[in-house]
Amino acid sequence: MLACLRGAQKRYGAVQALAGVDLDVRAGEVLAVLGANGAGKTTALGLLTGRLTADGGEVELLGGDPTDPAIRRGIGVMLQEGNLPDTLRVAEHVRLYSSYYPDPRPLAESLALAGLTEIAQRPYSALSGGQQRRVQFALAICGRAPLLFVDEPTVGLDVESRRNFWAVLRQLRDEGTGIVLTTHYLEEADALADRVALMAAGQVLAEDTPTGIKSRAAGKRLRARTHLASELIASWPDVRSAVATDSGVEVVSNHAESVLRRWFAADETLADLEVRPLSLEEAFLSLTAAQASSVEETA
Ligand SMILES: Nc1ncnc2c1ncn2[C@@H]1O[C@H](COP(=O)(O)OP(=O)(O)OP(=O)(O)O)[C@@H](O)[C@H]1O
Repeated sequence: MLACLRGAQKRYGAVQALAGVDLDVRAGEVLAVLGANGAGKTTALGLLTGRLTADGGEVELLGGDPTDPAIRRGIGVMLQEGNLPDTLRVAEHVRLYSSYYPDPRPLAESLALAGLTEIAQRPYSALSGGQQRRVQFALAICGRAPLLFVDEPTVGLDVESRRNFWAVLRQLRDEGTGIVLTTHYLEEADALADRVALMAAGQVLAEDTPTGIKSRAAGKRLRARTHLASELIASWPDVRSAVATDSGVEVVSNHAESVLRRWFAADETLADLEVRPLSLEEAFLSLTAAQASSVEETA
């Protein structure tokens, strides 16, 4: 194991950002930490990378303490915002960062992996937002660290850059690098991750393969015109949510057949029925909502 959190807690004033989080990071594996804004992803990464200290629980990085600078030399980090001097050129930034590491990649290789070869001589200030993200990625990988942390790496990248970025992460993973990735994008977690940790409200709600996460959230969306109130339908067994819309009541359920039988029996005027599978995104949202409310109930 390359790094772990055990029962990690972190509070900012009144906000419990992490309420007892367990995470394992392994070599040759991409762990995607997935969750909505404020779920605690960046805070979890902050503890693992030694930028923040835990209020409780344990944090281990490469067999040691993540606040130890010698230990931190073994990791590469791409944060959401990199504050880099504007005046240095791309290649100068990468060369400078490489010099902090004992066994860095050749400069040309780091630039190529990040897609920066063509713009290596440009000053950082003259780059687009997406190009600046790529420089930050180059800085994270230039040290050939066995463990890489990337925080929402593809926000602001166009489709092609995003695909290239995924390909490079897969290559690094296949070379044995452990990678921790935070993302809002289920598609990204699906494309890259060996394991997904689904976070909400400072807790890990589920940890599984992407396929496992999707099958836990399996469900259908039903929509029909009905004279029944959405609140009534929401109270039925097997109904995850029921919402009134312009085109009828929309119901999410993982036992669509039993809900339909009850709905037909309760409302003989039921019309314009539509049944379709949840999209990945809907499945994710539905799983997060269902588990968050059960966490609240037991809290
Ligand atoms: N420096 C801080 N001071 C006060 N509250 C903070 C601070 N940093 C984070 N928080 C709060 O802690 C909680 C978790 O934040 P965190 O940034 O870890 O979430 P996240 O999952 O990374 O969100 P996002 O997807 O928006 O980046 C949030 O409620 C946030 O408002």
